[in-house]
Amino acid sequence: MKVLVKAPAKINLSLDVLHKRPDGYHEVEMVMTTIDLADRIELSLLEEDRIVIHSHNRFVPDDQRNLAYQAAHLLKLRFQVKQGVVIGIEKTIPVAAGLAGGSSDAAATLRGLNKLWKLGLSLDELAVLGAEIGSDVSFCVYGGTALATGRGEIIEELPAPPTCWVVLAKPFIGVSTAEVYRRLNVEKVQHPPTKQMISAIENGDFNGVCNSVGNVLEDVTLSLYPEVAQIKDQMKRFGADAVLMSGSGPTVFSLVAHDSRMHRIYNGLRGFCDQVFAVRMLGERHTLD
Ligand SMILES: C[C@@](CO)(OP(=O)(O)O)[C@H](O)COP(=O)(O)OP(=O)(O)OC[C@H]1O[C@@H](n2ccc(N)nc2=O)[C@H](O)[C@@H]1O
Ligand SMILES: Nc1ncnc2c1ncn2[C@@H]1O[C@H](COP(=O)(O)OP(=O)(O)O)[C@@H](O)[C@H]1O
Repeated sequence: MKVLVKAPAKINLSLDVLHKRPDGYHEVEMVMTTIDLADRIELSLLEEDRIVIHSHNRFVPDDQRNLAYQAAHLLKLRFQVKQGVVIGIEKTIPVAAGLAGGSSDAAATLRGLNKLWKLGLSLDELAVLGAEIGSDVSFCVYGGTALATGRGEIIEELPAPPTCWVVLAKPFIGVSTAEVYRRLNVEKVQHPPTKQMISAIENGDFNGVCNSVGNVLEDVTLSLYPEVAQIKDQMKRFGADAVLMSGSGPTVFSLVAHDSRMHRIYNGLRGFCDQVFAVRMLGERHTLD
């Protein structure tokens, strides 16, 4: 038996850090949404009690370091599953890019194995398990649009943002999330207007969304990698309505209302960047079918 699951990337429309916690993590306030750029996860039942990872991407580990492996391992331990699984990962989301590719693969594996191994868990239960794997996994279990607080694992659903294009450009570098958080000076951050972002989304106000984007991790990554600032400048020059780095970077995204400007930005950035995508936001949450 086989189960196919889509694992979409996320962008952070806003990302604020409130303080560093005693456990070493940072208390965050993030507005996140899933986009139509996805890995495909194929889960095949294995009678042997093993977890096998297949991926053709050389940046994706094929052992217990893989977040999808960790998702399967966690379910096996917690629910005494004796069957095994082959996890095929067809990677489209750039790795270490601020788009939560690994977290989304883990979340999709949780949703898919819930079906394959007939565990009968709810999305809420899967999201709680996801938090044990990584801070972004709970959001990825639900998908859609949400305010994420705590270290990222407390999820409040929001409506879909107003329709627009999301043009993403990733420079030829990968960024370590841990290093970016480590270098952040929490005392000096310029907090983005999170409440204003939420109201704009609730009111379907595209200009309001564009005026409320902000990411306190941006300056840290920009100071390490000046090419990220160059991409931001180019996107602005080509007429983006809003431009922001996603997560810890280095991927930069722009929000664009008009098709012609989307084409201009997409074509202008191609050749200059490692990868460029023009996609839509998904808006809706995942369902368990
Ligand atoms: C920055 C964000 C924004 O969505 O995304 P990415 O850039 O990774 O996509 C997330 O906060 C990343 O979440 P995730 O990548 O799941 O983080 P984890 O694996 O839990 O943690 C990696 C490391 O980041 C730091 N970390 C993470 C989350 C948090 N709230 N505070 C932290 O200080 C910790 O040093 C931790 O060891
Ligand atoms: N399934 C996976 N896909 C991508 N990366 C993975 C996966 N499992 C583990 N990793 C590791 O997680 C790290 C962060 O990857 P990723 O989730 O793509 O980035 P980000 O945290 O920036 O969103 C990578 O360096 C990679 O080695």
